[in-house]
Amino acid sequence: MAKTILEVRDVKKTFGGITAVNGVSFDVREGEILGIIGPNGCGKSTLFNCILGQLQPTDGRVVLDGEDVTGLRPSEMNRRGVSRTFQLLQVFPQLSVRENLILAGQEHRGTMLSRLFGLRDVGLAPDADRMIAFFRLQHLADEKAGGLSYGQQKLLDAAMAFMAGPRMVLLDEPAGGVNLTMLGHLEERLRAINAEQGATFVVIEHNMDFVMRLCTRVVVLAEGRKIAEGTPTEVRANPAVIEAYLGH
Ligand SMILES: Nc1ncnc2c1ncn2[C@@H]1O[C@H](COP(=O)(O)OP(=O)(O)OP(=O)(O)O)[C@@H](O)[C@H]1O
Repeated sequence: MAKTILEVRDVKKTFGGITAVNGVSFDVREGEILGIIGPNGCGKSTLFNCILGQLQPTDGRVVLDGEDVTGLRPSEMNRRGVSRTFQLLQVFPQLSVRENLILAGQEHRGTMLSRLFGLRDVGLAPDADRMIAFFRLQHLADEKAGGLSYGQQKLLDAAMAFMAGPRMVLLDEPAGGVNLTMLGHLEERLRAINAEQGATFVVIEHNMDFVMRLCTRVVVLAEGRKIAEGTPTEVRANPAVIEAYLGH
């Protein structure tokens, strides 16, 4: 069995009286594409935020390569090779596709210089061009991101998360609002980056077909708890999963 990269142990997050994540545990293994699904409001985004340091878990631990990284800041997680996308696009509409990628590369390096002095190439243009070629965005490289279709912006957003050559990327609803053609393209590119570079993904997604096709393993949450875990086929047939979805 592949090596475990990330261990999420009994993670809990409360907001006042609301328990958004209630003691969730799972492992992420090297090279896998793990899906996290569940009905609206079941705690998926909160869980990502607790893993990547946007939020401090109320309880529990996050362990990366055997090291306790619970509550480390996002920039520290980036430095350790863990990156993410957000549900809402993070692209800068006034910057070109290439400039957005360069800026993302600077952010991943955690250079305060980029924040103080704005966009500098700092040798990242070749990396940006490699990413542009990989995601087949060459014809759009010098276009302002704001002029791209929503699907193209989602693709750029995903490409930005890969600028640091991370070992693990957490994708928050990559397929949301993307049309079928772009979705096929995104899926094919994610598969390729997983196969060619051994990148590990954790994907939160509402589009069940997309998850079932792309993911090798799926964790199902409902009301802040893990209710199932297994291959797409196992999860689809699990009565607790069917109940959680039909009950909403
Ligand atoms: N900052 C916050 N303050 C208070 N409650 C919050 C906060 N963030 C999330 N919640 C609550 O925690 C629960 C889980 O929310 P979360 O966004 O993690 O779910 P989700 O599964 O990602 O939802 P969706 O599928 O709609 O994106 C919800 O009841 C939500 O209202």
